[in-house]
Amino acid sequence: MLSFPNAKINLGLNVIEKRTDGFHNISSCFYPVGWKEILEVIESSNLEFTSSGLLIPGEERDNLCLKAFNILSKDFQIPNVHIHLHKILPIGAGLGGGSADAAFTLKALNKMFNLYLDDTLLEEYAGKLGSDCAFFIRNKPILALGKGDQFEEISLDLSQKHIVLVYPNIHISTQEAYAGIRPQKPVVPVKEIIEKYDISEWKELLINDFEKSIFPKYPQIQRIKEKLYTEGALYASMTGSGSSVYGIFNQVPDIKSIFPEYSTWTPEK
Ligand SMILES: C[C@](O)(CO)[C@H](O)COP(=O)(O)OP(=O)(O)OC[C@H]1O[C@@H](n2ccc(N)nc2=O)[C@H](O)[C@@H]1O
Ligand SMILES: Nc1ncnc2c1ncn2[C@@H]1O[C@H](COP(=O)(O)OP(=O)(O)OP(=O)(O)O)[C@@H](O)[C@H]1O
Repeated sequence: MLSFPNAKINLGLNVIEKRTDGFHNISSCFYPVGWKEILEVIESSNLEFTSSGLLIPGEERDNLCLKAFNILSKDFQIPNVHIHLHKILPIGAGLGGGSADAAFTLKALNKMFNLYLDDTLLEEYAGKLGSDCAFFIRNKPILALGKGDQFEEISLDLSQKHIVLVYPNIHISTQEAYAGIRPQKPVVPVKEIIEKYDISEWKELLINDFEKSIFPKYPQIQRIKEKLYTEGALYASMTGSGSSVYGIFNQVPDIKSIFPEYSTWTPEK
């Protein structure tokens, strides 16, 4: 079965408090974007994972796709599979690529082997694989709370806007990024900003708490955000714990010529 795990961006990201399990409670609007990888899962005599495209650090046996298989095969009798991932989404980029791969593997196995797991159960399995992972089960704009795995509906329509992405060739470890944060309650909650304010007002209100510690370390990331505003972005921000930056535009800018030195992504017209 072929599927196409996509990236996400965070519209606002408040790191509110440290939890007793070492994780942090956050509040963020997760939004799917169309930059995608290619994932194939086929039945096979042996359990196997292979990949092409971007190099994935670490051992193949530690890949989140295999972890997704293993977590389901503990509870269900499923045949072995060969999973092939063509890796396109940059790693350590705040785009949630690895989490998307894991969630899409769960969804593929559920379909292929008629497990009939509903989205709520799939989200439970996904939540065990990574905090961002559960979002990719339903894969629709949502307010994420708790570790990022508890969801509330949010009213938001960006269908007439264009979202572009810039990856500055910097790998940021999520764990280290969280370690650099001083958690605090936001002045205005993400949900209120998104639902009550026009996008042209988000610049002053909608904050990604990671920018405060990441920008001084990597000034080029801040420069990308500023450049996106100069080019006419209605709103621009770093996504997740970095390093990618997105801009939301009325018209698609010629992002490749603005940032020739970086990997960029623009939606197809
Ligand atoms: C920054 C975000 O991308 C925002 O969407 C996510 O919160 C990160 O989610 P993720 O990459 O799936 O993270 P995980 O693989 O679950 O955790 C990696 C590390 O990040 C830290 N972590 C992650 C999520 C969270 N809510 N609190 C944390 O403190 C923990 O130190 C954890 O060991
Ligand atoms: N399918 C996968 N894709 C990417 N990384 C994976 C995958 N499976 C396991 N990993 C491991 O996860 C680590 C990357 O996790 P990290 O959360 O930093 O990046 P990510 O999944 O691309 O998400 P983000 O871009 O949100 O940081 C890699 O160092 C790699 O060892």
